[in-house]
Amino acid sequence: MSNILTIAMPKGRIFEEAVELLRKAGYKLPPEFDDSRKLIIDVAEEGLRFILSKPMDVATYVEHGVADVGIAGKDVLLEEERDVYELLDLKISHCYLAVAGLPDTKMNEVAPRVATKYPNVAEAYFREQGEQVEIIKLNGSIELAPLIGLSDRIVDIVSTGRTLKENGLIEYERIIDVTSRFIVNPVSYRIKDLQIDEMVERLSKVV
Ligand SMILES: Nc1ncnc2c1ncn2[C@@H]1O[C@H](COP(=O)(O)OP(=O)(O)OP(=O)(O)O)[C@@H](O)[C@H]1O
Ligand SMILES: O=P(O)(O)OC[C@H]1O[C@H](OP(=O)(O)OP(=O)(O)O)[C@H](O)[C@@H]1O
Repeated sequence: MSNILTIAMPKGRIFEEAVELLRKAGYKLPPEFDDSRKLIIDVAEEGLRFILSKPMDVATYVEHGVADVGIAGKDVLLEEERDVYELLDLKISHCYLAVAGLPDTKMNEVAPRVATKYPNVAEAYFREQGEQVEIIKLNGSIELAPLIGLSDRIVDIVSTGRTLKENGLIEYERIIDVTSRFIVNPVSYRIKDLQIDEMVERLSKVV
């Protein structure tokens, strides 16, 4: 194993905030981080290699050890249950998971349907509530499902609440708060403990 530390970063909305945080922690990241389509960015001076993945895939790269560490939303970690350690709450990309639906509607008593991008989280939540539901997995635009009769409820991310509001939906229950976390591969943590601890320490000073 080389002493370069490989970091899996989520593309999309977390990326910008994560880059800002790393810069605040003193890492010198080149302008490529602000405007590039590259999926691997080496920052030799810092001893770092960044790989840019879909947010849902970050923990997969870290679990398989092709990335030593990564930044992932708590929503993804709850959904995927990967074999990684969560070392730090970075307190970026705040949002929460909630149950939502059309106002003044009850769940269908016979076969209630719940649309979501988070089937495991939704399944576990409704099981805990003692309700048996049919989960319908979608990949985005979850709010569409109750509007066109695909489901009675949705389980999705809420941040400002704007998407629910503009689509005439209301929140029924808040499930759990979500922020992005710093995660690490257990084997990498044994071998590169000094490098990883240093990064955690630098980040923890600026979160
Ligand atoms: N509206 C939001 N506000 C703040 N954070 C959010 C919001 N939606 C999602 N997140 C957080 O950001 C992470 C990535 O969300 P993003 O929407 O960029 O990914 P994605 O929808 O999976 O990607 P893509 O749109 O490329 O499929 C989520 O896992 C969650 O932790
Ligand atoms: O409460 P708000 O601030 O409106 O944010 C919540 C929305 O943001 C996310 O969607 P995203 O923009 O990732 O689009 P998606 O439908 O492709 O998941 C999430 O799935 C909600 O739809």
